[in-house]
Amino acid sequence: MRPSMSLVRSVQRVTRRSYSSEAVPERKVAVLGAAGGIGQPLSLLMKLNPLVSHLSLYDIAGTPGVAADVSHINTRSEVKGYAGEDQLAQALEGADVVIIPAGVPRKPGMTRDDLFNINAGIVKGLTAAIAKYCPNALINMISNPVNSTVPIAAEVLKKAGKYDEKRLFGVTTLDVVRAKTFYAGKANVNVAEVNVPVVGGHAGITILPLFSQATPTANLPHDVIKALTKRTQDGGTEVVEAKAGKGSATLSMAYAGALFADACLKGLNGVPDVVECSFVQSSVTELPFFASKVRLGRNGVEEVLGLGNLSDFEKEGLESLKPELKASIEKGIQFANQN
Ligand SMILES: NC(=O)C1=CN([C@@H]2O[C@H](COP(=O)(O)OP(=O)(O)OC[C@H]3O[C@@H](n4cnc5c(N)ncnc54)[C@H](O)[C@@H]3O)[C@@H](O)[C@H]2O)C=CC1
Ligand SMILES: O=C([O-])CC(=O)C(=O)O
Repeated sequence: MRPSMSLVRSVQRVTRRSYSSEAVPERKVAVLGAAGGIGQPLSLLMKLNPLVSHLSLYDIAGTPGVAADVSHINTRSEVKGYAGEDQLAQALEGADVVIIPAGVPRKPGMTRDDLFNINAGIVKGLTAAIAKYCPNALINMISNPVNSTVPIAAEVLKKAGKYDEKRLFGVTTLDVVRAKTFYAGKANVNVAEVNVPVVGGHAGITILPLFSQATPTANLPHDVIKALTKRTQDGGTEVVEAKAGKGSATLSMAYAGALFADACLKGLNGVPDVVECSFVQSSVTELPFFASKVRLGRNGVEEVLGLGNLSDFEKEGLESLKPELKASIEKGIQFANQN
């Protein structure tokens, strides 16, 4: 779980010297929603990633400008912009990884589930196109509510006869990024060395950081752990409120999305021991989807890792989150099968 350092090092290497493209395979990454608040900085970060050879930027509008801008950066990948549904096929063809930050963000007072009505349809349409044009791609689902959009994507892929549970990921990396930052602040340790698994889902109490497994260990008192847990669970809302109607986390999400996509690319390229938390099809609990540590490899998910030892507080948190997560998963499945 230390891709942040390796991504930073990769980017530093690229800015220091020109990149030798013989060293790594060709990889096409498509960003769907690339002209948006997350999409733009995410496209920038993927352009800085030396593992990417082709960067495909798709949105309903605005992508030619974003693509022209990003394409001037002197790094490995060739950038193409695609705008509008009639260019979606070209945007997707041959993609190894498809990152989806397409959809509306929250405003103050809204829950992630309040985005369901609009985003469910967007995700459904985009996943149907993935099933058609790049069924082998690893899908990195960012669009909220992740607890429902991932099950929607799974159902759409199943209907198309293209579902491979190893290739579908809900991106929960921002929860891990936040847990690491907040923990380092309280534990007074070097943030670059911190690891904290975050399990469950990606909304409110379904986000369950496992501070009992945090390293370096710090023996923080229970009230501090409780406060850290709450802050991690409410991290998205903290940003939504601070932005006061201008959307939700975009920059930290772009960073987290770039980390997760980098981990997927490393896995595809055969780098060993790439482990990240993600919301995937799972048998770790009785729920069909669950976020936990996942080992990434040449086919996507190599292994869904278990939860490890939980504190009593975390055990309680796990039981409390299950009904909400179950309902969100079922809502997604029902939507995909009714519409
Ligand atoms: N998983 C996570 O941790 C996080 C998820 N999010 C979610 O990411 C999503 C995007 O957030 P922002 O970038 O801030 O929103 P935004 O509104 O700034 O950008 C969304 C983009 O999606 C595009 N879009 C809409 N329909 C589309 C379609 N059918 N095909 C392609 N593109 C389409 C829009 O044109 C827009 O450019 C939201 O649902 C938000 O809740 C945000 C932060 C963290
Ligand atoms: O809170 C939101 O709506 C966006 C999000 O998922 C996050 O920042 O974790």
